[in-house]
Amino acid sequence: MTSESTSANKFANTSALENISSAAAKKAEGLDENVQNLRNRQNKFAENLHGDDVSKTGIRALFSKNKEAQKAAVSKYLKHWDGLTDKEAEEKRLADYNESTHSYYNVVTDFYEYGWGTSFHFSRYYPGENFQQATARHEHYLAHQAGIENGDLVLDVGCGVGGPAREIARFTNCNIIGLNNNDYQIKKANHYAAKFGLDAQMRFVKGDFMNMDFEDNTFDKVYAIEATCHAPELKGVYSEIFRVLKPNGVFAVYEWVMTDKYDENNEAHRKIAYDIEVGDGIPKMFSREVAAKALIDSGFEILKEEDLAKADDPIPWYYPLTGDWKYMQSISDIGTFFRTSFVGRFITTNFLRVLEKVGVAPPGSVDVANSLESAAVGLVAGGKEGLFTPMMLYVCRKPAN
Ligand SMILES: CC(C)=CCC[C@@H](C)[C@H]1CC[C@H]2C3=C(CC[C@]12C)[C@@]1(C)CC[C@H](O)C[C@@H]1CC3
Ligand SMILES: C[S@@+](CC[C@H](N)C(=O)[O-])C[C@H]1O[C@@H](n2cnc3c(N)ncnc32)[C@H](O)[C@@H]1O
Repeated sequence: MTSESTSANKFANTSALENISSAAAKKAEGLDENVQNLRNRQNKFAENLHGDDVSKTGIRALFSKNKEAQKAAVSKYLKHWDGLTDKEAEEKRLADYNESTHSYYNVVTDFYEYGWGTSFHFSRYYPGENFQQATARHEHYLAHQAGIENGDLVLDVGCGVGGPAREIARFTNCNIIGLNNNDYQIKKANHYAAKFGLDAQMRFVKGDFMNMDFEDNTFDKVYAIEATCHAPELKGVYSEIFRVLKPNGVFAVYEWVMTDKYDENNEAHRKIAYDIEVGDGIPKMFSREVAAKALIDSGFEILKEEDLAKADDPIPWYYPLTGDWKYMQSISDIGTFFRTSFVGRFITTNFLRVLEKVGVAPPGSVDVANSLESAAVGLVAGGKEGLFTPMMLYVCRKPAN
């Protein structure tokens, strides 16, 4: 492709992206008053908590939070997590999914960037490949499975701070709308897109994936990476994806599910699922069977269903959280591996404990670090025992009629 055709293409893309995001904003204006109030409140809260400057990342960003707002965000998130797994406790968490997830990402985003980077997902790891290469390859693989091509209009459901969107846009030259419920992450994603010169190819917008603001039949392809597990009900989010996808369009997802080995009535199994829920901001972990049924009930034809964690890879997907140095593939991964390992996490938590005491780190930082510790413990246990996978790949088509 010539540079002229690239820039002409980019011009056309920008206007398509502009049209869709402004149509979505218009639709949002007509939303139920309660939903509008919730959105305004969340936006104001995020601005107050994080301030205007989203260029700082990681621990440095953590130190510039509004302390009162941070305290409120942590308690908003933790209020439903009391160790209970009975029906009533679960119902409360499911009903509050929107606020609860918003609060979760308000308090963990800086930790994620500090420990993991800007792509918030696990990957398969191959011998000789470093962490960033593995992350990018895992994203390319999904784009390939979805059949994303040059010029396609693509929706990224639950886009985080846009790490995968930037990689997939570079890889395929497609145009992406990233949908996200968290205002801080949306600002960051738009900031990074501009910083890396990709803003003509992508827009990140506010919305709830259970009730999207896009018109029917808008997107050529849709993908979701480790995001739809935050839904209170999978059929709700899949049906919305089905609605906004063009007929014959493809949806590809890396879903978080409990595997067929998981027994909800086994206390040890339920403890692992609970650790994953509390530490990862998930109201309820669903099983593989529930996910597949929800896709079919939403109208999709499943083209491919594969648990990539079952591929018998020599390096397990959860290795960065284990502290098992033998799996590290490159010297360039030392920093990341140390921060994600048990020892690195222990040091981070205790460093924050001191800084929180002397008023440098915002209140609640240690509670957040402890929650993330539960996540790490639950994820590794779930992975080792084969009870959980973060990479259940589904490739689905919306039938032509
Ligand atoms: C929540 C969902 C659906 C997906 C996120 C997957 C992963 C990117 C995160 C799951 C647990 C997270 C932890 C960290 C980074 C991001 C995760 C791996 C830390 C390593 C960040 C730095 C902290 O000090 C420790 C965290 C442990 C858990
Ligand atoms: C683990 S992160 C994954 C982000 C991104 N896919 C990536 O791989 O970097 C999950 C994302 O889903 C978003 N999310 C959770 N619930 C949502 C909802 N109801 N509507 C829209 N986005 C949501 C979160 O804000 C977060 O950005």
